[in-house]
Amino acid sequence: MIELHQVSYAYQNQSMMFNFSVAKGEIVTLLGPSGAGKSTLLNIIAGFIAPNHGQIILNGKDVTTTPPAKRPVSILFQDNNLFTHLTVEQNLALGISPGMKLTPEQRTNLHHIAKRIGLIDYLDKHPAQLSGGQRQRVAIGRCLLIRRPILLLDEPFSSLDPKLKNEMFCLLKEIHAEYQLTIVMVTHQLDDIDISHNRCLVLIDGKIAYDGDFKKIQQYPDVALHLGIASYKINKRWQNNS
Ligand SMILES: Nc1ncnc2c1ncn2[C@@H]1O[C@H](COP(=O)(O)OP(=O)(O)OP(=O)(O)O)[C@@H](O)[C@H]1O
Repeated sequence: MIELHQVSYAYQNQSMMFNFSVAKGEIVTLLGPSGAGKSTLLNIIAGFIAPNHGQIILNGKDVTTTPPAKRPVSILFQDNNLFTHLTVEQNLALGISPGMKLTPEQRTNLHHIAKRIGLIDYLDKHPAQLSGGQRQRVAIGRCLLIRRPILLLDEPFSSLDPKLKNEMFCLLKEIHAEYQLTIVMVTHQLDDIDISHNRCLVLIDGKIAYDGDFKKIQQYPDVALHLGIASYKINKRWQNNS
């Protein structure tokens, strides 16, 4: 579970305030115009940015001053997730041990996850030998090996083609169900919002302007306008699942 109580942070040109919670096992989509503060918010939750005020509670524990490595959080970015000079196996191993020295049990676990993400036959390859989707799979695999219950995704699939993206979403859904992860995902692409988990937070100018069902955003014209979806049509996929 994620709780932010009156958490504030200010850059020179932008002040931000966050006050919300995400239940254990929930998936929340974070939307908002460029510069609204989405990445800053993820970095505050992960511990890479220390807030000026407020309290951050993760899984019932106050982590406001806890360093990133000790928080129950892993974070996946759009790119730059992998070390290019290391093999897939070594990149995965980093999720378990910074020195990549694994016990037999850890190695078994790594192989289990490699199978789970469909890359067991690619362990000796380097990132340059993989497709974009395969690289993101390795990055997801590493997050799973870190075994932290909160997963933050900062536009993780925006550089992938529609087919790969769909594949990654399926994998993410399976992993979410299997590991009961709490997930916060930043996206600019509205089709990324999954209907079965359609709570979204909309950030505008560093504040949460909307917290609720994506399908109802259009009842809030100011918010819809900021997202550029004032005349957006809820598509079939969503209607079928409503
Ligand atoms: N290191 C920094 N120093 C100063 N200002 C910053 C810094 N990082 C971000 N900002 C400013 O803070 C605001 C929020 O930035 P942030 O990257 O969190 O927005 P975002 O919603 O993730 O944007 P995008 O969708 O473009 O990635 C912006 O106005 C940005 O210019």
